[in-house]
Amino acid sequence: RNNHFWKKRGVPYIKPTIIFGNFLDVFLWRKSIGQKVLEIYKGTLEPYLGFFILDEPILLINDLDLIESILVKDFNQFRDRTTPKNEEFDPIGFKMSFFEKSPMWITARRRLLPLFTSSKMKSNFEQMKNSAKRMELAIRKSMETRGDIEIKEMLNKVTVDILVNSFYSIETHSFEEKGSPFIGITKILFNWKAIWHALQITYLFIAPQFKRLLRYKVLDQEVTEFFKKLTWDLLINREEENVKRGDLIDILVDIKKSQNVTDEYSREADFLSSLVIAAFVGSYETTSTTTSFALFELAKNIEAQKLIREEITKVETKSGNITYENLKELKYLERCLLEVMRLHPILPFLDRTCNEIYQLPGTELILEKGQKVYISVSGLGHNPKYYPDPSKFDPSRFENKNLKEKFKSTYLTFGIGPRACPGKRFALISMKIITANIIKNFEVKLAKNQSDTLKINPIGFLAQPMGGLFLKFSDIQQ
Ligand code: HEM
Repeated sequence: RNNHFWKKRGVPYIKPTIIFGNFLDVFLWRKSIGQKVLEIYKGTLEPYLGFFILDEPILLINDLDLIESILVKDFNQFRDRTTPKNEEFDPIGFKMSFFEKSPMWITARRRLLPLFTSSKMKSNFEQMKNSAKRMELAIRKSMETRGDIEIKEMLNKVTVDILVNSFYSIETHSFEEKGSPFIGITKILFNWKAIWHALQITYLFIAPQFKRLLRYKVLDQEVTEFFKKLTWDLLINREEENVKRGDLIDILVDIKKSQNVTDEYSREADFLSSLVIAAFVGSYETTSTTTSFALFELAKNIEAQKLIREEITKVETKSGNITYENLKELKYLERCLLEVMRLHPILPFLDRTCNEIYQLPGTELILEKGQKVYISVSGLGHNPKYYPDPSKFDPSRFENKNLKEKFKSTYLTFGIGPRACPGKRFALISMKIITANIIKNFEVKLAKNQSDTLKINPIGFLAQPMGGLFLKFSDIQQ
């Protein structure tokens, strides 16, 4: 066993137990990966700390300068995440930029970037507003028949409508349409009731060495087949239409032409499908869950809702309505969202693998090739040294103009550096539009039986609420 790995190197570490190292609770689904990493972070003041997952030594990086070195300055030595690649069992899922390894990762990422330019955001704006409006109508309808509303389900629908329209130019009406295929797919994508799929997605991170034995896949077969067919159908239609819509399908048409992809079942065609899926998977759960966290926190802060409402009224009185240009004037709303994401980062830990021998700056410690490092996003966000009274919802923390300087690498909800989230702006705009429209129209409170602390699902790697989030809405006009 590797038990003495950290001791031999003079690195402070947590003593592992047999077999599972320090991660027994995660293997047994008693704690999520994020919760466990947070617990380890909270138990130390060291700039870095060793621990073990099974037999594998992992280094938790806590010092802000070291974090910055790994994620930004010395990124070239830490390009990849820790998950394995298992193309044999899932040729498309592992091509998505989140799971892809360098050098292919750069290609997968670059192809998505044109989706997030200002002009693209601007052209999506009105449809995003329309989708938010349809959610408002759905809430009104539900209010007639039901007292409390489960908000995550609604946010899934509005997020799907926004992203499918923005990325693929397909108009979906998930609130009105029964049996929408996209909503059907969301139910399988992160379906933790399918135990094998749940196990694979969690163990992919914590036991990459079992990739062949456990036949790791990121995507269920049904999801892959759905998106493969969708990609090819959209491509053929777009080529026949011969129009440009400035979306992901235009990007695919260009790649298809330049690489002469004619075979729907080729590796090149799989890459095109992986882009379509990456746009969906990257945005769907992250945005919908984070917005549900936002409504949950706002439901406990009636005063914050009032301030958001006042801000909206001010902008609407001045300009008639909310536009792409004046959205940035909703500063208090933005602070609320930043604060929610500090409290509840959807990806509560970051992970990287050292791809060549590396001396941790300012220390004697040499990391070998293949060494895995973790960073606790939620630990940093809850550290009272950086965020006094860290459990308090306090949007004023983000009043400072120079936020980057103030928070440095303590605010990692979207990551930092070349591998940070490319969809940050898209996510912020969607969340602002959805939240603004709800708070403008309704006062939101926690439902009677809704606990005021979030219970996080220990399965998977994203922070997902257990058992739904129930809110009570009342019309602001009445
Ligand atoms: C609230 C919403 C979102 C949050 C909090 C979020 C957060 C993150 C985080 C923490 C990472 C990893 C960063 C790192 O390792 O340094 C990431 C990666 C990624 N996100 Fe997001 N994300 C959100 C929405 C989106 C959206 C809307 C898209 C649009 C497609 C997206 C696409 C991606 C992709 C493709 C990656 C992989 C990037 C790479 O490895 O190069 N995300 N996101």
